[in-house]
Amino acid sequence: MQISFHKYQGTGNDFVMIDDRQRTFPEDNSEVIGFLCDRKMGVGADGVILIQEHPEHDFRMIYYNPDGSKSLCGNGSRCAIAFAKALGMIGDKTVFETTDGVHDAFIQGEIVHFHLHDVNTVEHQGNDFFIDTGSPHHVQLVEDVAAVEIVSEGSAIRYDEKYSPGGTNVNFLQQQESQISVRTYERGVEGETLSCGTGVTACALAASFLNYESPVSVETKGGQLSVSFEKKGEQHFENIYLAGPAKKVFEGIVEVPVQNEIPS
Ligand SMILES: N[C@@H](CCC[C@H](N)C(=O)O)C(=O)O
Repeated sequence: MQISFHKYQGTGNDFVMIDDRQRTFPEDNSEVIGFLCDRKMGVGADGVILIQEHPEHDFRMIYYNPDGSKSLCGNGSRCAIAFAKALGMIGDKTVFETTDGVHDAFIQGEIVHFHLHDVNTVEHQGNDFFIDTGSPHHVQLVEDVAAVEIVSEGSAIRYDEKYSPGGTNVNFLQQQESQISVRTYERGVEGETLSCGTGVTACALAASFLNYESPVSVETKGGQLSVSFEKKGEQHFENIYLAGPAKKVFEGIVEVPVQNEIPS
């Protein structure tokens, strides 16, 4: 089977994007998704995104982690918006549906602004927070984010009984003079990604408890993001926007081995 794809990245969080308006992609096939994400055998990416027609909105976006699971993806949404614009499906404003419902967004030059749903609950204990920004995120404050052993420390929290059975993404946040620095262990990838949009958003909301004001600038290994929000009361956030670049890298056609020949 041959699959045409476009490769996009948003601050280094990279995705295989599929124009699936003809509905030919083998949806929910975790072996094909895993193959496309494989950096040695396939194209290589942190996730796969399908763009489909939607009866009421501009488009539907389906995001898959490399293990085939689904969740909201902030950077993936920003890339999907840029891709939908390149396909001529939208202009500079859009309303589309993804894993957690309907979102709006707009594009200003190279920057895609993605509107996340309101957040009503923040769990906060000492240096640790838990915030669901459409995907679940544990946030831990650290002195030196560069020194964190992301895979061992992140997976210990990701698989903690507290978050069973679904698990959580895990973000490490270092406070700096005028911004925060974040590194993320992503569930479904089971490793560090260069940036995680919903994670960065959770960290910016957590930073509001440390006296950072909106918009919060966030440094990730893959580049700079900005998160704006209105804090209404102790735990309630509205008008949450994640903003940053989303870029096409290349496009191509990949030969996907037949089902029982996909390397595991
Ligand atoms: N990279 C994403 C988050 C993708 C989903 C996550 N791995 C999960 O399973 O919750 C982002 O930019 O938000």
